[in-house]
Amino acid sequence: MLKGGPVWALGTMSGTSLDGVDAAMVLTDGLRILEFGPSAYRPYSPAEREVIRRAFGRWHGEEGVRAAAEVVETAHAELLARFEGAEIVGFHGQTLAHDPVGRRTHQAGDGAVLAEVLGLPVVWDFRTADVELGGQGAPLAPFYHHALARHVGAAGPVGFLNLGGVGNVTWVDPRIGAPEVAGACLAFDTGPANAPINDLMLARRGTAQDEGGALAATGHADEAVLSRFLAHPYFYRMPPKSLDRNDFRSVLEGLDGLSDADAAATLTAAAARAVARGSEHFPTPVSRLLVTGGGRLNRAMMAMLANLMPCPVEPVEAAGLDGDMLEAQAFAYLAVRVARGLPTSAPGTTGVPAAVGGGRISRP
Ligand SMILES: Nc1ncnc2c1ncn2[C@@H]1O[C@H](COP(=O)(O)OP(=O)(O)OP(=O)(O)O)[C@@H](O)[C@H]1O
Ligand SMILES: CC(=O)N[C@H]1[C@@H]2OC[C@@H](O2)[C@@H](O)[C@@H]1O[C@H](C)C(=O)O
Repeated sequence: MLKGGPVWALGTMSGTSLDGVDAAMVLTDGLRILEFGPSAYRPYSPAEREVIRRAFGRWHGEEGVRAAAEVVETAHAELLARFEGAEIVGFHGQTLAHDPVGRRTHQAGDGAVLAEVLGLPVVWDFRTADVELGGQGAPLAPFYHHALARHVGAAGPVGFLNLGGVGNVTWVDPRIGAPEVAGACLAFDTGPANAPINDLMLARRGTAQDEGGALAATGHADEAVLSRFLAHPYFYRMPPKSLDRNDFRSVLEGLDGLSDADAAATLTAAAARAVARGSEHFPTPVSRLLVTGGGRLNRAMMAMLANLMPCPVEPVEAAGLDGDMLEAQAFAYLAVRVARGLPTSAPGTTGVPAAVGGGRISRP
Protein backbone atom coordinates (compact mmCIF):
# COMPACT_ATOMS: atom_id res chain seq x y z
CA MET A 1 0.00 0.00 0.00
CA LEU A 2 1.32 3.48 -0.88
CA LYS A 3 1.80 5.75 2.11
CA GLY A 4 1.15 9.40 2.61
CA GLY A 5 0.16 12.17 0.23
CA PRO A 6 0.31 12.74 -3.50
CA VAL A 7 2.61 10.71 -5.74
CA TRP A 8 3.66 11.06 -9.37
CA ALA A 9 1.96 8.24 -11.23
CA LEU A 10 2.64 7.24 -14.83
CA GLY A 11 -0.30 5.78 -16.74
CA THR A 12 -0.62 4.17 -20.15
CA MET A 13 -3.29 3.49 -22.72
CA SER A 14 -3.05 1.33 -25.81
CA GLY A 15 -6.53 1.73 -27.24
CA THR A 16 -8.84 -0.24 -29.48
CA SER A 17 -8.00 1.84 -32.55
CA LEU A 18 -4.48 0.39 -32.34
CA ASP A 19 -2.58 3.49 -33.35
CA GLY A 20 -0.04 3.28 -30.54
CA VAL A 21 0.68 3.73 -26.84
CA ASP A 22 0.01 6.93 -24.86
CA ALA A 23 1.72 7.57 -21.54
CA ALA A 24 1.24 10.46 -19.13
CA MET A 25 2.10 11.47 -15.59
CA VAL A 26 -0.28 12.84 -12.97
CA LEU A 27 0.40 14.02 -9.43
CA THR A 28 -2.43 12.59 -7.36
CA ASP A 29 -3.34 11.12 -4.01
CA GLY A 30 -5.95 8.91 -5.71
CA LEU A 31 -8.69 11.38 -4.82
CA ARG A 32 -7.72 14.75 -6.24
CA ILE A 33 -5.64 15.69 -9.26
CA LEU A 34 -2.90 18.07 -8.14
CA GLU A 35 -0.86 18.49 -11.28
CA PHE A 36 -0.46 17.14 -14.81
CA GLY A 37 3.04 15.99 -15.81
CA PRO A 38 4.82 15.13 -19.04
CA SER A 39 3.37 12.79 -21.64
CA ALA A 40 4.63 10.88 -24.68
CA TYR A 41 3.33 8.72 -27.49
CA ARG A 42 4.81 5.75 -29.31
CA PRO A 43 3.05 4.55 -32.44
CA TYR A 44 2.98 0.87 -33.28
CA SER A 45 4.80 0.05 -36.50
CA PRO A 46 2.61 -1.49 -39.22
CA ALA A 47 4.22 -4.87 -38.49
CA GLU A 48 3.53 -4.58 -34.75
CA ARG A 49 -0.03 -3.50 -35.44
CA GLU A 50 -0.54 -6.56 -37.60
CA VAL A 51 0.70 -8.91 -34.86
CA ILE A 52 -1.79 -7.38 -32.41
CA ARG A 53 -4.60 -7.25 -34.94
CA ARG A 54 -4.20 -10.99 -35.62
CA ALA A 55 -4.75 -11.68 -31.91
CA PHE A 56 -7.99 -9.65 -31.62
CA GLY A 57 -10.78 -11.74 -30.18
CA ARG A 58 -8.37 -14.26 -28.65
CA TRP A 59 -7.84 -15.34 -25.05
CA HIS A 60 -4.78 -16.25 -22.98
CA GLY A 61 -3.01 -19.30 -24.38
CA GLU A 62 -4.57 -19.01 -27.84
CA GLU A 63 -2.61 -18.65 -31.05
CA GLY A 64 -0.82 -15.37 -31.57
CA VAL A 65 -1.54 -14.02 -28.10
CA ARG A 66 1.97 -14.45 -26.69
CA ALA A 67 3.42 -12.63 -29.72
CA ALA A 68 0.93 -9.79 -29.29
CA ALA A 69 1.73 -9.50 -25.59
CA GLU A 70 5.44 -9.27 -26.39
CA VAL A 71 4.81 -6.43 -28.83
CA VAL A 72 2.74 -4.63 -26.20
CA GLU A 73 5.34 -5.14 -23.45
CA THR A 74 8.24 -4.03 -25.66
CA ALA A 75 6.46 -0.90 -26.89
CA HIS A 76 5.51 0.07 -23.34
CA ALA A 77 8.98 -0.64 -21.94
CA GLU A 78 10.52 1.58 -24.64
CA LEU A 79 8.08 4.42 -24.07
CA LEU A 80 8.06 4.34 -20.27
CA ALA A 81 11.87 4.33 -20.08
CA ARG A 82 11.71 7.94 -21.35
CA PHE A 83 10.06 9.16 -18.12
CA GLU A 84 11.70 10.17 -14.86
CA GLY A 85 10.31 10.64 -11.38
CA ALA A 86 7.36 8.25 -11.46
CA GLU A 87 6.69 6.34 -8.25
CA ILE A 88 4.07 3.98 -9.63
CA VAL A 89 2.86 2.85 -13.05
CA GLY A 90 -0.71 2.17 -14.19
CA PHE A 91 -0.45 -0.20 -17.16
CA HIS A 92 -3.70 -0.75 -19.04
CA GLY A 93 -2.31 -3.18 -21.61
CA GLN A 94 -4.03 -3.84 -24.94
CA THR A 95 -7.55 -5.20 -24.93
CA LEU A 96 -7.70 -8.20 -27.23
CA ALA A 97 -11.09 -9.54 -26.18
CA HIS A 98 -13.86 -8.41 -23.87
CA ASP A 99 -16.83 -10.59 -22.92
CA PRO A 100 -18.46 -9.28 -19.74
CA VAL A 101 -21.41 -11.68 -20.14
CA GLY A 102 -18.93 -14.56 -20.02
CA ARG A 103 -17.24 -12.72 -17.12
CA ARG A 104 -13.94 -12.48 -18.91
CA THR A 105 -11.84 -9.74 -20.42
CA HIS A 106 -8.34 -9.89 -21.86
CA GLN A 107 -5.75 -7.13 -21.78
CA ALA A 108 -2.49 -8.33 -23.32
CA GLY A 109 0.80 -7.49 -21.62
CA ASP A 110 2.25 -8.69 -18.33
CA GLY A 111 2.65 -6.02 -15.65
CA ALA A 112 5.18 -8.16 -13.79
CA VAL A 113 7.51 -7.99 -16.80
CA LEU A 114 7.22 -4.20 -16.89
CA ALA A 115 7.80 -3.93 -13.14
CA GLU A 116 11.08 -5.81 -13.59
CA VAL A 117 12.17 -3.75 -16.57
CA LEU A 118 11.25 -0.37 -15.05
CA GLY A 119 12.13 -1.10 -11.43
CA LEU A 120 8.78 0.36 -10.34
CA PRO A 121 5.55 -1.02 -8.90
CA VAL A 122 3.11 -1.63 -11.74
CA VAL A 123 -0.65 -1.80 -11.33
CA TRP A 124 -2.29 -3.74 -14.17
CA ASP A 125 -5.17 -6.06 -15.10
CA PHE A 126 -7.62 -3.35 -14.06
CA ARG A 127 -10.77 -4.95 -15.50
CA THR A 128 -10.82 -8.59 -14.38
CA ALA A 129 -12.06 -8.14 -10.80
CA ASP A 130 -15.00 -6.07 -12.05
CA VAL A 131 -16.15 -8.62 -14.67
CA GLU A 132 -15.68 -11.50 -12.23
CA LEU A 133 -18.13 -9.76 -9.91
CA GLY A 134 -20.62 -9.37 -12.75
CA GLY A 135 -19.68 -5.85 -13.86
CA GLN A 136 -19.02 -4.73 -17.42
CA GLY A 137 -15.30 -4.22 -16.70
CA ALA A 138 -15.54 -1.00 -18.73
CA PRO A 139 -15.51 1.91 -18.97
CA LEU A 140 -13.00 2.61 -16.19
CA ALA A 141 -12.14 6.22 -17.01
CA PRO A 142 -15.35 7.52 -15.31
CA PHE A 143 -13.83 7.83 -11.81
CA TYR A 144 -11.12 9.97 -13.39
CA HIS A 145 -13.78 11.98 -15.24
CA HIS A 146 -15.35 12.68 -11.87
CA ALA A 147 -12.00 13.92 -10.50
CA LEU A 148 -11.53 16.04 -13.63
CA ALA A 149 -14.97 17.62 -13.35
CA ARG A 150 -14.11 18.67 -9.82
CA HIS A 151 -10.61 19.75 -10.86
CA VAL A 152 -11.95 22.11 -13.54
CA GLY A 153 -14.52 23.48 -11.11
CA ALA A 154 -17.69 22.33 -12.90
CA ALA A 155 -20.68 23.57 -10.91
CA GLY A 156 -23.16 20.90 -12.03
CA PRO A 157 -23.50 17.82 -14.25
CA VAL A 158 -21.21 17.60 -17.29
CA GLY A 159 -20.56 14.87 -19.82
CA PHE A 160 -17.21 13.41 -20.83
CA LEU A 161 -17.25 11.65 -24.17
CA ASN A 162 -14.30 9.56 -25.34
CA LEU A 163 -14.30 9.03 -29.09
CA GLY A 164 -11.72 6.28 -29.46
CA GLY A 165 -12.07 3.08 -31.45
CA VAL A 166 -15.21 2.57 -29.38
CA GLY A 167 -17.07 5.50 -27.80
CA ASN A 168 -17.80 5.85 -24.12
CA VAL A 169 -19.52 8.57 -22.17
CA THR A 170 -19.71 9.55 -18.50
CA TRP A 171 -22.41 11.72 -16.98
CA VAL A 172 -20.78 13.24 -13.87
CA ASP A 173 -22.23 15.21 -11.00
CA PRO A 174 -19.23 16.93 -9.40
CA ARG A 175 -21.34 18.16 -6.49
CA ILE A 176 -21.18 14.62 -5.11
CA GLY A 177 -17.82 14.26 -3.38
CA ALA A 178 -16.79 10.71 -4.30
CA PRO A 179 -17.25 8.86 -7.62
CA GLU A 180 -18.47 5.63 -6.03
CA VAL A 181 -21.39 7.33 -4.28
CA ALA A 182 -24.74 6.60 -5.93
CA GLY A 183 -25.68 9.40 -8.31
CA ALA A 184 -22.12 10.69 -8.88
CA CYS A 185 -21.49 8.96 -12.23
CA LEU A 186 -23.40 7.15 -14.93
CA ALA A 187 -21.18 5.68 -17.63
CA PHE A 188 -21.36 3.34 -20.58
CA ASP A 189 -19.99 2.63 -24.03
CA THR A 190 -22.01 4.54 -26.61
CA GLY A 191 -21.23 2.34 -29.60
CA PRO A 192 -18.57 2.03 -32.26
CA ALA A 193 -16.73 5.30 -32.93
CA ASN A 194 -13.50 5.40 -34.98
CA ALA A 195 -12.72 1.69 -35.32
CA PRO A 196 -15.13 1.03 -38.23
CA ILE A 197 -14.00 4.23 -39.96
CA ASN A 198 -10.36 3.16 -39.68
CA ASP A 199 -11.25 -0.30 -41.00
CA LEU A 200 -13.07 1.26 -43.95
CA MET A 201 -10.22 3.66 -44.73
CA LEU A 202 -7.69 0.83 -44.62
CA ALA A 203 -9.77 -1.40 -46.88
CA ARG A 204 -10.77 1.25 -49.41
CA ARG A 205 -7.98 3.83 -49.38
CA GLY A 206 -5.04 2.09 -47.69
CA THR A 207 -4.85 4.86 -45.06
CA ALA A 208 -5.13 4.58 -41.29
CA GLN A 209 -7.90 7.13 -40.69
CA ASP A 210 -10.20 9.70 -42.30
CA GLU A 211 -8.01 12.72 -41.53
CA GLY A 212 -10.12 15.52 -40.07
CA GLY A 213 -13.23 13.70 -41.30
CA ALA A 214 -12.47 15.15 -44.75
CA LEU A 215 -13.83 12.18 -46.69
CA ALA A 216 -16.98 11.88 -44.55
CA ALA A 217 -17.61 15.59 -45.04
CA THR A 218 -17.99 15.08 -48.80
CA GLY A 219 -20.43 12.17 -48.52
CA HIS A 220 -24.04 11.54 -47.56
CA ALA A 221 -25.01 9.15 -44.78
CA ASP A 222 -27.15 6.21 -45.87
CA GLU A 223 -30.34 6.33 -43.79
CA ALA A 224 -31.21 2.66 -44.40
CA VAL A 225 -27.89 1.51 -42.95
CA LEU A 226 -28.30 3.96 -40.06
CA SER A 227 -31.77 2.78 -39.14
CA ARG A 228 -30.62 -0.84 -39.21
CA PHE A 229 -27.70 0.19 -37.00
CA LEU A 230 -29.88 2.05 -34.50
CA ALA A 231 -32.25 -0.93 -34.27
CA HIS A 232 -29.44 -2.96 -32.67
CA PRO A 233 -30.56 -4.30 -29.25
CA TYR A 234 -27.53 -2.63 -27.63
CA PHE A 235 -29.27 0.74 -27.90
CA TYR A 236 -32.27 -0.56 -25.99
CA ARG A 237 -30.23 -1.86 -23.08
CA MET A 238 -30.10 0.25 -19.95
CA PRO A 239 -26.62 1.43 -18.91
CA PRO A 240 -24.06 0.60 -17.63
CA LYS A 241 -23.07 -1.47 -20.67
CA SER A 242 -19.88 -2.05 -22.61
CA LEU A 243 -18.77 -3.30 -26.01
CA ASP A 244 -16.06 -5.32 -27.68
CA ARG A 245 -14.34 -3.60 -30.60
CA ASN A 246 -16.09 -5.66 -33.26
CA ASP A 247 -19.53 -6.13 -31.69
CA PHE A 248 -21.19 -4.07 -34.42
CA ARG A 249 -19.26 -5.52 -37.33
CA SER A 250 -22.21 -7.31 -38.93
CA VAL A 251 -24.55 -4.30 -38.68
CA LEU A 252 -22.01 -2.06 -40.29
CA GLU A 253 -21.41 -4.38 -43.21
CA GLY A 254 -23.60 -3.70 -46.20
CA LEU A 255 -21.68 -0.59 -47.14
CA ASP A 256 -20.36 -2.28 -50.27
CA GLY A 257 -22.71 -0.49 -52.62
CA LEU A 258 -21.78 2.93 -51.23
CA SER A 259 -19.06 5.22 -52.52
CA ASP A 260 -16.05 5.71 -50.25
CA ALA A 261 -17.35 9.14 -49.19
CA ASP A 262 -20.90 7.94 -48.51
CA ALA A 263 -19.60 4.93 -46.56
CA ALA A 264 -17.36 7.19 -44.44
CA ALA A 265 -20.24 9.63 -43.88
CA THR A 266 -22.48 6.73 -42.83
CA LEU A 267 -20.01 5.34 -40.29
CA THR A 268 -19.30 8.82 -38.94
CA ALA A 269 -23.01 9.51 -38.55
CA ALA A 270 -23.43 6.11 -36.87
CA ALA A 271 -20.88 7.07 -34.21
CA ALA A 272 -22.56 10.45 -33.62
CA ARG A 273 -26.08 9.05 -33.49
CA ALA A 274 -25.01 6.34 -31.07
CA VAL A 275 -23.78 9.07 -28.72
CA ALA A 276 -27.00 11.07 -29.07
CA ARG A 277 -29.05 7.94 -28.44
CA GLY A 278 -26.91 7.17 -25.38
CA SER A 279 -27.34 10.67 -23.99
CA GLU A 280 -31.05 9.95 -23.62
CA HIS A 281 -30.00 7.87 -20.60
CA PHE A 282 -28.47 10.87 -18.79
CA PRO A 283 -30.23 11.36 -15.43
CA THR A 284 -30.34 15.14 -16.01
CA PRO A 285 -29.17 17.37 -18.86
CA VAL A 286 -25.48 18.32 -18.92
CA SER A 287 -24.19 21.88 -19.30
CA ARG A 288 -21.57 20.75 -21.81
CA LEU A 289 -20.26 17.61 -23.46
CA LEU A 290 -16.45 17.57 -23.30
CA VAL A 291 -14.94 15.34 -25.96
CA THR A 292 -11.69 13.47 -25.63
CA GLY A 293 -9.99 10.88 -27.86
CA GLY A 294 -9.03 11.04 -31.52
CA GLY A 295 -12.59 11.51 -32.73
CA ARG A 296 -12.59 15.09 -31.43
CA LEU A 297 -10.22 15.84 -34.33
CA ASN A 298 -12.77 14.50 -36.84
CA ARG A 299 -14.58 17.70 -37.81
CA ALA A 300 -17.39 15.85 -39.59
CA MET A 301 -18.12 13.79 -36.47
CA MET A 302 -17.98 16.83 -34.20
CA ALA A 303 -20.32 18.79 -36.49
CA MET A 304 -22.82 15.93 -36.53
CA LEU A 305 -22.66 15.69 -32.73
CA ALA A 306 -23.16 19.42 -32.33
CA ASN A 307 -26.31 19.14 -34.47
CA LEU A 308 -27.69 16.23 -32.50
CA MET A 309 -26.95 17.32 -28.93
CA PRO A 310 -28.91 19.95 -27.00
CA CYS A 311 -25.76 21.25 -25.22
CA PRO A 312 -22.40 22.64 -26.38
CA VAL A 313 -20.08 19.90 -27.69
CA GLU A 314 -16.46 20.89 -27.20
CA PRO A 315 -13.05 19.24 -27.18
CA VAL A 316 -11.74 18.83 -23.62
CA GLU A 317 -9.11 21.43 -24.47
CA ALA A 318 -11.91 23.97 -24.01
CA ALA A 319 -11.67 23.10 -20.30
CA GLY A 320 -7.87 23.22 -20.28
CA LEU A 321 -7.42 19.42 -20.52
CA ASP A 322 -5.40 17.22 -22.88
CA GLY A 323 -7.62 15.09 -25.09
CA ASP A 324 -4.73 13.02 -26.44
CA MET A 325 -3.58 11.90 -23.01
CA LEU A 326 -6.69 11.83 -20.88
CA GLU A 327 -7.04 8.05 -20.81
CA ALA A 328 -3.35 7.50 -20.05
CA GLN A 329 -3.78 9.99 -17.19
CA ALA A 330 -6.85 8.03 -16.08
CA PHE A 331 -4.82 4.87 -15.60
CA ALA A 332 -2.17 6.80 -13.65
CA TYR A 333 -4.92 8.06 -11.36
CA LEU A 334 -6.54 4.62 -11.08
CA ALA A 335 -3.16 3.01 -10.24
CA VAL A 336 -2.86 5.24 -7.17
CA ARG A 337 -6.43 4.41 -6.19
CA VAL A 338 -5.66 0.68 -6.43
CA ALA A 339 -2.47 1.08 -4.40
CA ARG A 340 -4.44 2.98 -1.73
CA GLY A 341 -7.24 0.41 -1.61
CA LEU A 342 -9.80 2.78 -3.14
CA PRO A 343 -12.46 1.51 -5.55
CA THR A 344 -12.09 1.99 -9.31
CA SER A 345 -15.62 1.16 -10.45
CA ALA A 346 -19.14 1.24 -9.06
CA PRO A 347 -22.71 0.25 -9.98
CA GLY A 348 -23.10 3.51 -11.93
CA THR A 349 -19.99 3.03 -14.05
CA THR A 350 -19.75 -0.69 -14.82
CA GLY A 351 -22.89 -2.12 -13.27
CA VAL A 352 -20.86 -4.09 -10.75
CA PRO A 353 -23.11 -4.86 -7.74
CA ALA A 354 -20.98 -2.79 -5.33
CA ALA A 355 -17.98 -0.49 -5.64
CA VAL A 356 -14.86 -2.53 -6.34
CA GLY A 357 -11.12 -1.94 -6.68
CA GLY A 358 -9.66 -3.80 -9.64
CA GLY A 359 -6.04 -4.22 -10.61
CA ARG A 360 -3.10 -6.34 -9.57
CA ILE A 361 0.13 -4.88 -8.24
CA SER A 362 3.48 -6.29 -9.37
CA ARG A 363 6.63 -5.11 -7.68
CA PRO A 364 10.15 -5.31 -9.13
N1 LIG B 1 -6.80 14.08 -37.04
C1 LIG B 1 -7.71 13.11 -37.00
N2 LIG B 1 -8.73 13.10 -37.86
C2 LIG B 1 -9.66 12.12 -37.84
N3 LIG B 1 -9.64 11.09 -36.98
C3 LIG B 1 -8.64 11.06 -36.10
C4 LIG B 1 -7.64 12.07 -36.04
N4 LIG B 1 -6.78 11.76 -35.05
C5 LIG B 1 -7.23 10.61 -34.52
N5 LIG B 1 -8.35 10.19 -35.14
C6 LIG B 1 -9.12 8.96 -34.88
O1 LIG B 1 -8.99 8.64 -33.52
C7 LIG B 1 -8.38 7.36 -33.37
C8 LIG B 1 -7.50 7.36 -32.16
O2 LIG B 1 -8.27 7.72 -31.07
P1 LIG B 1 -7.86 7.33 -29.61
O3 LIG B 1 -6.39 7.33 -29.51
O4 LIG B 1 -8.67 8.15 -28.73
O5 LIG B 1 -8.40 5.85 -29.60
P2 LIG B 1 -8.01 4.62 -28.71
O6 LIG B 1 -7.51 5.11 -27.40
O7 LIG B 1 -7.15 3.75 -29.53
O8 LIG B 1 -9.39 3.88 -28.56
P3 LIG B 1 -10.28 3.51 -27.28
O9 LIG B 1 -10.51 4.78 -26.53
O10 LIG B 1 -11.49 2.95 -27.93
O11 LIG B 1 -9.51 2.48 -26.54
C9 LIG B 1 -7.61 7.14 -34.65
O12 LIG B 1 -7.43 5.77 -34.91
C10 LIG B 1 -8.51 7.81 -35.66
O13 LIG B 1 -9.56 6.96 -36.05
C1 LIG C 1 -12.65 -3.41 -22.74
C2 LIG C 1 -11.98 -2.16 -23.15
O1 LIG C 1 -10.75 -2.10 -23.24
N1 LIG C 1 -12.75 -1.11 -23.39
C3 LIG C 1 -12.24 0.19 -23.77
C4 LIG C 1 -12.68 0.50 -25.19
O2 LIG C 1 -12.22 1.79 -25.59
C5 LIG C 1 -13.24 2.75 -25.28
C6 LIG C 1 -14.29 1.93 -24.61
O3 LIG C 1 -14.08 0.65 -25.21
C7 LIG C 1 -14.04 1.79 -23.08
O4 LIG C 1 -15.02 0.92 -22.58
C8 LIG C 1 -12.69 1.18 -22.75
O5 LIG C 1 -11.66 2.10 -22.56
C9 LIG C 1 -11.74 3.23 -21.74
C10 LIG C 1 -10.36 3.78 -21.58
C11 LIG C 1 -12.30 3.02 -20.35
O6 LIG C 1 -12.23 1.94 -19.79
O7 LIG C 1 -12.77 4.01 -19.79
